[in-house]
Amino acid sequence: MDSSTALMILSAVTAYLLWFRFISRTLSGPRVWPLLGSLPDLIRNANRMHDWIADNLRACGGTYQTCICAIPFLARKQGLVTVTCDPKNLEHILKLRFDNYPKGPTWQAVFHDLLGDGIFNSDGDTWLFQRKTAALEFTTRTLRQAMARWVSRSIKLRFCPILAMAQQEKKPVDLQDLLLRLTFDNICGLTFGKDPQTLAPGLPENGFAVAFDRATEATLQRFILPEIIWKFKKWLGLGMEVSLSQSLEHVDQYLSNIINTRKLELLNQQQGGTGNPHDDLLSRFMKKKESYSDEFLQHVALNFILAGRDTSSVALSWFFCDTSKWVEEPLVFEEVDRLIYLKAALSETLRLYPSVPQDSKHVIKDDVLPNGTFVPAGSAVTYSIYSVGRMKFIWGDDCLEFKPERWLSNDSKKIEVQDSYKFVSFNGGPRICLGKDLAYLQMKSIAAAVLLRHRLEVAAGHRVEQKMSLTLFMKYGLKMNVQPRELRPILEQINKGMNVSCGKEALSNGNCGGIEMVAAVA
Ligand code: HEM
Repeated sequence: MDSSTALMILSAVTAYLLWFRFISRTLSGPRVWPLLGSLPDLIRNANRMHDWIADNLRACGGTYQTCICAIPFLARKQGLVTVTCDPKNLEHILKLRFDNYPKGPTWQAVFHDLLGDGIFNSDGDTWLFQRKTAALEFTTRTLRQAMARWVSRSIKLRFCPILAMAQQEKKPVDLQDLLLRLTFDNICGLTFGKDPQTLAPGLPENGFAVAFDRATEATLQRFILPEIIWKFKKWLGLGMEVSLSQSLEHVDQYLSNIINTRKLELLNQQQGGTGNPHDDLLSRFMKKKESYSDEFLQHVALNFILAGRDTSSVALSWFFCDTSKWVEEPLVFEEVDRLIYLKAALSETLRLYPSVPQDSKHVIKDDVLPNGTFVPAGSAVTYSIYSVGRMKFIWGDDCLEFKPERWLSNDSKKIEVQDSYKFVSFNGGPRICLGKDLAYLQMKSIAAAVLLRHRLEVAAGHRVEQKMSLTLFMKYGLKMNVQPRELRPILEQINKGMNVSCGKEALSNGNCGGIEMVAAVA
């Protein structure tokens, strides 16, 4: 190497180091390294990522900035990530300046093959149109009734018999797996009117469920790689990209058959034919407009399945994992009031273990967040929902304690409405979760059905750890021992305050919570 080349390299390195020194001083978060930014610390803390982010946020007063690659030009634009859990910032991002913070191109590119431009994966007018159409359906009583029917069927015919068997045989069950299957069956029933029966023992694995799982897993793998690499792999047909395209073919075939069947049924109805009209989401969309393409209808179905499949089951897994700690003996349900307590306990679980632990938005135009942080156009804002529930400045000194009471009014008769940006487990603003009420209905029904029949205990030696994914799964499942709970005294108490036939009525009109449903089923 001649001396002028050496001098050039030395000058470039010096300039880089000076720039790096300046840039790392402007960033407020965890340590950043030359070139690699915060990546080394992120990898080192991968096993406890959400707690690591919460620690960083605690140290920085609720908001910090970091960069995922310390390269000039990128570090203050695409490479810059603002991480926050400050409720004022969240309200600003999710509601007040909603249009400035869409999901953005990276997210959409990753999910496009699986979800198309569906509600979960679109912004702007494409999203708004679907949101308005779906929101009308989600407020109907008949959709609640449909959810109540699918849930009660799965509980009665499959879930309870499996737990009863485990109790009898004294064998632990993987509760997380059972719950994931249960809610997958429910959401498919609700979305396209067919139960894939993944919870039914003894049946071969359902092809659609397997293909959907593989497609989701392969899609999530894309997040780990830079966009250019996974796109190149897709083009060459390598690795998980092959699995993705094969799984999508299977999903496409399965849903096409269902859509064709529903179309024939609709035609038959319009021509005055008899037969049970379907009340699933897909049929509801089809009735609104006949000209929707099959591709659009498939994406409608897939988006709802992805949005509603794992979230409730994961929340219930954390709920049951902790019940052994907080449900003191005896579990006294005072009918309707206790449903309020059950809802409070589920909300408390979601505060500490939000099913979607963090989310990300793209910044369209330069902006300043309410806490004074400047966010440049092209950068990303990540909001840590997990940390929101774990900050003293938001929830008080006892923020890490499990206290359902914090959700109750002084007379314990109703749920105290919390400032919505203090609790964002269902998101907030115009994109707030559409399935929130259905999810509570489903979770209360399942929780009550289990708690009234069984005591559950985490199996000895089982490790409960968080899995790093978009959803807060337990890495090794949730192995639990199932023991009996004496049902009669509890039902007597319910009967004292409540007519059981009223429970049945509640079940049939879809207004039931868990206890009414258990009373009706029992
Ligand atoms: C405990 C259960 C649930 C939790 C914690 C939850 C949480 C969330 C969160 C955080 C989002 C925002 C995601 C994002 O924009 O990136 C969301 C959106 C959504 N959720 Fe849920 N969800 C639950 C259950 C359900 C269920 C059962 C359904 C369907 C029946 C559902 C349907 C949706 C839909 C359609 C969206 C997209 C809304 C939009 O973008 O306009 N969710 N949910």
